[in-house]
Amino acid sequence: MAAAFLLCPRLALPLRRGSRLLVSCSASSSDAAAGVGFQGRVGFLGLGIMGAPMASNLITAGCDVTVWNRTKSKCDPLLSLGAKFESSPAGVASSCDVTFAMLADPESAEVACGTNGAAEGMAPGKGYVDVSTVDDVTSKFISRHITSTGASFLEAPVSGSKKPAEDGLLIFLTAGDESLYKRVAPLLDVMGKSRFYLGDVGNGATMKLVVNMVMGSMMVSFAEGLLLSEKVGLDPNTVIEVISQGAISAPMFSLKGPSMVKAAYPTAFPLKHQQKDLRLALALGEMVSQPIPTAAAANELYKVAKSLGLADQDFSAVIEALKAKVQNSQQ
Ligand SMILES: NC(=O)C1=CN([C@@H]2O[C@H](COP(=O)(O)OP(=O)(O)OC[C@H]3O[C@@H](n4cnc5c(N)ncnc54)[C@H](OP(=O)(O)O)[C@@H]3O)[C@@H](O)[C@H]2O)C=CC1
Ligand SMILES: O=CC(=O)O
Repeated sequence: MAAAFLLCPRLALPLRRGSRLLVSCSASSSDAAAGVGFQGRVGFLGLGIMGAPMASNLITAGCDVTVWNRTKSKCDPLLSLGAKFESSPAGVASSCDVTFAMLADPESAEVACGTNGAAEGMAPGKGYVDVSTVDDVTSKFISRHITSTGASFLEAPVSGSKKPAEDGLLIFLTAGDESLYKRVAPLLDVMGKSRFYLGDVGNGATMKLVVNMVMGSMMVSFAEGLLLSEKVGLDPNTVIEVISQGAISAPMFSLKGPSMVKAAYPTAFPLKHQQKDLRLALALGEMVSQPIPTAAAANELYKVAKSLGLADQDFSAVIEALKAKVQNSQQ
């Protein structure tokens, strides 16, 4: 079994005010990046809910960042902060020493492996760090493409949502090339609060899926509790308060509960991505013949939520699928 160890970068970092890393930027941007502990140009592919704040934190820390996104307009706020632009993933990879990718799903592997993909710009001495949530099969596929060029590959999916991404408080679940892991550690520490190195490619992806499988089921269970409490005449806000003081307290419940009661689902973690993670976790269970009935049931509810047009809402909108089920059963 792969060895896992946790490093607490908070203890090793130089200048922090609150939760943000501050780097003296008196000289050139690459000097400032050297202050972070990384020398070289950093590429960033994928500027969605997570990628944009992660890239932004690297720029704020003084790194020399080049960005690309399929929908080009999403690059604009980063360019205003000082990022450079390349018109293809291959262009980013060839002009940078290390390239990060924060993309939606296994289908997005084309960004690394397709025409004009990052692999085309890779070469010995360069590194590719995939921070997207995908399954181990996809991650190994991307790894093979990248390493066939002589470059190094690290998978590093993150735990933590939009706010932790903005605050530089993500948890990195890394696996793959250990020397690349050590090389990019200062960059991970700008974007995150902790990092695990889990050994061979696939272990980071798998860890992320296990964690998100638990999270997806927890959210469904919470939604059931909120709806049931209303049905039996309890105040769901009091239920949230009671939960927050007991053994099953979780930041997720306190954070999402109050807006769920108001039927508001401002997107931090898109529901379509939670359903993707459950789908991939179920495939993982299938691969090792492990029944995961609770996650399977939760997955069905997220699928219903998607069919109700809630794919781009926050995953807490899964409660609307339950409400629809209740309505149907009463007709
Ligand atoms: N949001 C969250 O709380 C968290 C998300 N994650 C994971 O991180 C990843 C990104 O999530 P998030 O930022 O929320 O997602 P978004 O949907 O906001 O962003 C997805 C990104 O992937 C790009 N993309 C999607 N498909 C393709 C494709 N076929 N080719 C090229 N680019 C593509 C999008 O480009 P375009 O702008 O053109 O659509 C966009 O840049 C996902 O794997 C998610 O599961 C992990 C932890 C937390
Ligand atoms: O993947 C989602 C998260 O919150 O972590």
